[in-house]
Amino acid sequence: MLSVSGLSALRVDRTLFSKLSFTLNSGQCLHLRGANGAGKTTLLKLLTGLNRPQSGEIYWQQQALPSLGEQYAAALHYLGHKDGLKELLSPYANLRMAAELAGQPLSDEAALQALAKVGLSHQCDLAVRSLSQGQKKRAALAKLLALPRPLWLLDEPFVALDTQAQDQLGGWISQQLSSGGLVILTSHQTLPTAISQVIELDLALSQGSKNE
Ligand SMILES: Nc1ncnc2c1ncn2[C@@H]1O[C@H](COP(=O)(O)OP(=O)(O)OP(=O)(O)O)[C@@H](O)[C@H]1O
Repeated sequence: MLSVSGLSALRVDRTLFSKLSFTLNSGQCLHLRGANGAGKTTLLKLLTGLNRPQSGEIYWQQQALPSLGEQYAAALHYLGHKDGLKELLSPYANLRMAAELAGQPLSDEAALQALAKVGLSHQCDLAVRSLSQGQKKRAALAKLLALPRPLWLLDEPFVALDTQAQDQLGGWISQQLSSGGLVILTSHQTLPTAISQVIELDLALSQGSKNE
């Protein structure tokens, strides 16, 4: 369970959101919505625990984030606008490196299976820099499939994916939820129908007040 209590984020000229509170239980997906600049990425980054909010608290399994440290980092995948891939390494090498850095065991077979699922069997040994945008996104998504973690934080995960891959991602998100995981994502588009248990949070409704 992830819960947020009284969370506020300020920028130089305005309050992005203030006193935001919500709880997300196992098997639920939170869809963050709002216009460009509303604060969706800002909120996702706060939820990674790497940035601190102006005020408010974030709890994972009822413990406040700062006290959890690495334990929380090991429980989540964050997929940002930048895919977090090493451009000179192959999708396969990126996956192995992610597993090693996390200290999470990953067999050759499991790595190749994940790359096959995302449709990169033929590109698994090419340098990421030579892949298309959609293929890079697929390479980043392979990490979610290869290294199971309860919490997925996904910033515009459908961008650059073709319609078939968008549907596949919908299926993987659905599986993550069915297995008791949680997903928080931003998207300007309607989510694939495979994803159920969706709660929508529109940041536009709580943003925009000028700092006096
Ligand atoms: N590091 C930063 N320093 C100053 N302002 C920032 C910083 N990061 C983001 N902002 C500002 O905060 C606001 C919210 O940005 P954010 O990226 O969270 O929006 P978003 O809702 O994800 O937008 P989009 O739909 O365009 O991706 C924007 O006005 C942006 O310029």
